[in-house]
Amino acid sequence: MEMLQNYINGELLPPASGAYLDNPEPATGKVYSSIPDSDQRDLDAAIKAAQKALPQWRDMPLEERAQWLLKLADAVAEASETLARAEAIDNGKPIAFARTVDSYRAAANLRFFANACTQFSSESHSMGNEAINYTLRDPIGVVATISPWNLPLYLFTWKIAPALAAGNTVIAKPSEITPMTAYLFAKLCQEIEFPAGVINILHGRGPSIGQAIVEHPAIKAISFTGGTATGKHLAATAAPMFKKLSLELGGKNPTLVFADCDFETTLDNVVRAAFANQGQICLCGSRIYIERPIYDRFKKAFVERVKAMQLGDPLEESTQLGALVSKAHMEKVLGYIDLAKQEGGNILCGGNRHQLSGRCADGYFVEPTVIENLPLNCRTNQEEIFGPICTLQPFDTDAEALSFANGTEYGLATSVWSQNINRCHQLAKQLDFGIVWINTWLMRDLRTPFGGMKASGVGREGGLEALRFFTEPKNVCIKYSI
Ligand SMILES: NC(=O)C1=CN([C@@H]2O[C@H](COP(=O)(O)OP(=O)(O)OC[C@H]3O[C@@H](n4cnc5c(N)ncnc54)[C@H](O)[C@@H]3O)[C@@H](O)[C@H]2O)C=CC1
Ligand SMILES: O=C(O)/C=C/C=C(\O)C(=O)O
Repeated sequence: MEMLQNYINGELLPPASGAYLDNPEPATGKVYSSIPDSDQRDLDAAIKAAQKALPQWRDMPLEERAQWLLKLADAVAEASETLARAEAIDNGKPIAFARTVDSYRAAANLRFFANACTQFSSESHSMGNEAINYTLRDPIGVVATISPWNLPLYLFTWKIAPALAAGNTVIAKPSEITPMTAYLFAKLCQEIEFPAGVINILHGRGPSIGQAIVEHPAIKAISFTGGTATGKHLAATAAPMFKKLSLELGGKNPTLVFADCDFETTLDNVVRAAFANQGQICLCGSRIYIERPIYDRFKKAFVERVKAMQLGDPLEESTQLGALVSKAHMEKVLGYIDLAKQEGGNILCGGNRHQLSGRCADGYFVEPTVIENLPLNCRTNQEEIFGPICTLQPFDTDAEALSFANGTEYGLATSVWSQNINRCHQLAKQLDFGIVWINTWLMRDLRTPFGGMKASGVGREGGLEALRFFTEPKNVCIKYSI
């Protein structure tokens, strides 16, 4: 059984405590590796390494820094198949998805920010003949990234790439539930002889090593993606220490289907939006509102498509839906199906744990589940479930669709399906979400601001927003002497 290691100062090291945590494979329920249960001693060593590496990395010519990140991107791209397989085993997601989404984006994130940092510039503000202001944007120093289990290497690199590109050194904590690809990434760093101490990876539990990272006085900024409750706790710890925080939290995203949509394209994408990655993407559209004239037709076609989805071993190429990430998460999701029934929901398909045979007999599989007849304000329609469950509901007017969509505490992402461009513009303006997709879903341009409103988070990632987050602005005002 493989024992993963931390990555500190360019070395793969066991935890100071010698203690390890079990890492099960979600598709089989069997422990297949173990990960360091890191503590303060590991953190202190990582901080020391990051502080030591900072001056050289920060002051390195920009082109050289960009070259290092491009080298990392190439290494990740070359290892793409190995990483995809590792992600499928560690997370339970279908290998085809891990290849085209997770592995692909991990390399793309590194490449994007390698290039972006060479294009990054700061502002100047003229005061006419009197003075000129210019803004310096220097790296913050040692920063932390804390990433979740749903898109493990994808989100790990989405955070470390801008942090490194902006000239910071990093302490990165991947989720203890899906540690494997971050470990393989550390090995790639070693292979290409990436400068020691610039990136340090600590494994372990959120409430122990994660909390210690957030509390450490040397960490000046934290970029976090995960659940809203954890984000709230993290903010309560870090805010009194005046740390810079980027919080990318949960969602309860609405999909608005209008009668004038392109029916087949909409159907394909609404299914994808609800069930991609087993519904475990913060952007998944789990509340589907359908204009009444097409409600019955859309519902019938939607349920047929969902029933036809291939649920199976993540390592099979034909699998479209894999296992949920953990036993605890599967139980949470199944608990929501019970709750939906108590709340009066009518299960149109799915609704149960799915039993496979052979290798995956004990895996954490849940049938894709479609529910209707639930009131808008019930818990099933208000709380983030983060699983293969969606609800259907008819609406009659644009105003009603808008109020249904805006009617939760979350504000991350929404998609609108209609061929009436005026309606789309009107809605886009009024929808309280950080991301509005029109006739598409999860179409990503890495230059755009990414993040949520309301309980979905604080701050934006992506493009220049991320580089701004990972730098400290300093205004210099020069008075003209004549
Ligand atoms: N991308 C998203 O929007 C995600 C949302 N979630 C939601 O959150 C729910 C709970 O899932 P969890 O695995 O518990 O997610 P979580 O939010 O607790 O985990 C995310 C990361 O935060 C770390 N963490 C946890 N407690 C921490 C602390 N006190 N200080 C610092 N770091 C800490 C974890 O180790 C992990 O690396 C899920 O059911 C889902 O609804 C979970 C993961 C991703
Ligand atoms: O950056 C993206 O394209 C997607 C990000 C997804 C998440 O942040 C998430 O699921 O947590």
